[in-house]
Amino acid sequence: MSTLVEVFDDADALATAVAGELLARIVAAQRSGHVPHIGLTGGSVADRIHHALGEHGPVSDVDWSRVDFWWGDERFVPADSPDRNAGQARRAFLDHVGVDPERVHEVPPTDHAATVDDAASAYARELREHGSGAFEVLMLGIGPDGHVASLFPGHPALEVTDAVTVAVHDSPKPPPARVSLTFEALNRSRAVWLVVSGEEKAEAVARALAPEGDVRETPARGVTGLPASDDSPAAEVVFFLDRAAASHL
Ligand SMILES: O=C(O)[C@H](O)[C@@H](O)[C@H](O)[C@H](O)COP(=O)(O)O
Repeated sequence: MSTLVEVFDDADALATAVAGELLARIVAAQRSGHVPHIGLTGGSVADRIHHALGEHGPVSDVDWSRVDFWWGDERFVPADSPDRNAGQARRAFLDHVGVDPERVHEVPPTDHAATVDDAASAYARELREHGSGAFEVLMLGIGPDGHVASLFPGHPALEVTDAVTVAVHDSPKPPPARVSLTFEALNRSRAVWLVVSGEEKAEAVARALAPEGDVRETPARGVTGLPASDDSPAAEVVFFLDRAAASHL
């Protein structure tokens, strides 16, 4: 795993840079004959990135019909809830750039799953049946407590190794019911991008980047991407930070 830290003046500059880099990665993957699978996330930084994708995506060289989108986590709420990570991304760019609807893989909302456990099982099945084996790029926000996706400090979901999804019933970040990819699934990534803004994250970022630390206390330490193999290098892990989030480094 190679870890890079890129610092930007503010959240808007960070979002514009991440969106530009993501578009370039998608184009590069498509030009090499792949259909890239991208992992999206929720939160305020992600929303800025999605809006930047909505602005620059239509004039990019991306063939939007040949890219798959997934979510690292999702809230178990109705499909039209403003709390849905997928709804946030759809409003900001996905519904405006011409994606193939079959290639947008949402976690089932409460309209389509009886329980959050059913939604987690259904998403695991979707990943098994339509996943590509690895995310080209996985984006993740980091919470003030060091959580990523819906993997929170000290939570049993951190210990799940025999499944790619987990139902979270008691998220300390509302809403309480969520489906998250596990580290098992999150680490099937060629590139992991942590996108973080704000002073309130600075301590968690410093813990995530410290030479030593406990994943159970700082789940952001647990997403390292794919290890090196005979035919591919170890995943890159890039922290895209604004100055405030980088202020404790
Ligand atoms: O569903 C969620 O809430 C997110 O996936 C969560 O992991 C988020 O990315 C972080 O909490 C950072 O959120 P902010 O960028 O809003 O601080």
